[in-house]
Amino acid sequence: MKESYNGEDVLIKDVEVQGRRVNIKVEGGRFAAIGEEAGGEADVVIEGRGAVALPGLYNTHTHAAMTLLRGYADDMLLQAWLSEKIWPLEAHLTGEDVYWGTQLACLEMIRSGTVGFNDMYFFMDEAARAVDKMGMKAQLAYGFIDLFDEEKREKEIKATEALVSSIQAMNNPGIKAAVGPHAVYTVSEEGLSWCAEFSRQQNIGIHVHLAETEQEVTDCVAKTGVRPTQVLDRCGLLTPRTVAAHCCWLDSDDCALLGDRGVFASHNPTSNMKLAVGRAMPYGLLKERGAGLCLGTDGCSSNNNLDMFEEMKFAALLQKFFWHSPTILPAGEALAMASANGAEALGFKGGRLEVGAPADLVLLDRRAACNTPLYNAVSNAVYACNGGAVTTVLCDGRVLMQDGVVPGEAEVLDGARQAIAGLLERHQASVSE
Ligand SMILES: CSC[C@H]1O[C@@H](n2cnc3c(O)ncnc32)[C@H](O)[C@@H]1O
Ligand SMILES: [Zn+2]
Repeated sequence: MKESYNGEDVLIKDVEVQGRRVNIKVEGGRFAAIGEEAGGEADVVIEGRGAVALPGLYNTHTHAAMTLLRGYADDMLLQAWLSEKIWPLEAHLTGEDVYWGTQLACLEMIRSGTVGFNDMYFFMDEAARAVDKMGMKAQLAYGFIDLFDEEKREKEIKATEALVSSIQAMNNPGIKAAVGPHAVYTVSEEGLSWCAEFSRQQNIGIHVHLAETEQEVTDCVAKTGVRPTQVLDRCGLLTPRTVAAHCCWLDSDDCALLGDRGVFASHNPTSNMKLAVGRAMPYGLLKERGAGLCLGTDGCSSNNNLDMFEEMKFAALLQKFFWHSPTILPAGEALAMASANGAEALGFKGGRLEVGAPADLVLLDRRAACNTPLYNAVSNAVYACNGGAVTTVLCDGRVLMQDGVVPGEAEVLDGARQAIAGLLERHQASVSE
């Protein structure tokens, strides 16, 4: 399999698409034909042998390089988890760590059928270098945290401007810049407003944590007199370019406001359950009010993987359980959240198995137990299979994995392991000083 991509044409033979055994032809990175008649010359021919074809998935909320912190701190409440464990270790991260941690995240996402993701972290120029190498699509934001301090705010502004310039200079249409105001409890309203205005001037996305815990809401009301959603709105951060992660503790007025502003709410069920935030995102109300609905894993330290098949299942089950409704968030809607909706949330066109669309494609093993029987491929994808059933992945027509092989996998794993060792060593040295 080629490690670089020059727009090769691809023919995938004998795959199952919506109950039909067809061929899929990819030309110029887009689906040119899907059907029995699809064929002709191709640079790459993939024998599907009856594989199940699905659209490529989009993870709309993660902190990719937190792969390096997987399993470092579990079984804690959010604030203690962040302040006592996560932030002290993150203080020792280097750009090289984020380069390898993001590559590890890309490897894990490719292996489980994700072709694009929304990232908010540190050293994001290094994250961009990793995404470019791995061939995925991403919206990348520097995590803006000013802790209500004016001097730190100026540094955060410069870091955000520098990242946006460096990503725009890459000229890779698959890698977009965004602003990443962390949350209302870590960013001043001056900082939030600056992020909103800069994103408007640059016409780039906004990636923000919203209403993750009840404490976030009660503390915000006590401090400002209004709820987090209203703080974000009065700072100009609620727009159709905005992805708001979590959205658990929203009331009906909050949901109406998100719908009116065209915001995408990113549901992160596994992280929400693992951190025991105590309430499921009000999926039904947000859908009724017209908000965009997409799916994310959060970071590997509060999940602890990046498997969007697991995320679809947990989303469908958590919504049914919490809102006492066996019909809420059916399998088809969960798949849409994880594919086409996610692509739209990040300003990409893909995530659709349609002629003319960018060729974001996932093949699942037809012979896997989770696909036996195959009454309904979408039901199996959401309720039975996980990322382990994925065999082949195309992103904008580029083959990122074929028959379970990802080029350069061993190098990525070795680099990440070395980064982890160095990070722990630096943290340990600081603790024992
Ligand atoms: C400023 S970069 C992102 C920042 O967010 C931290 N983080 C990871 N998971 C969560 C979460 O669920 N809620 C809030 N913040 C989170 C991450 O560790 C980085 O410090
Ligand atoms: Zn997060």
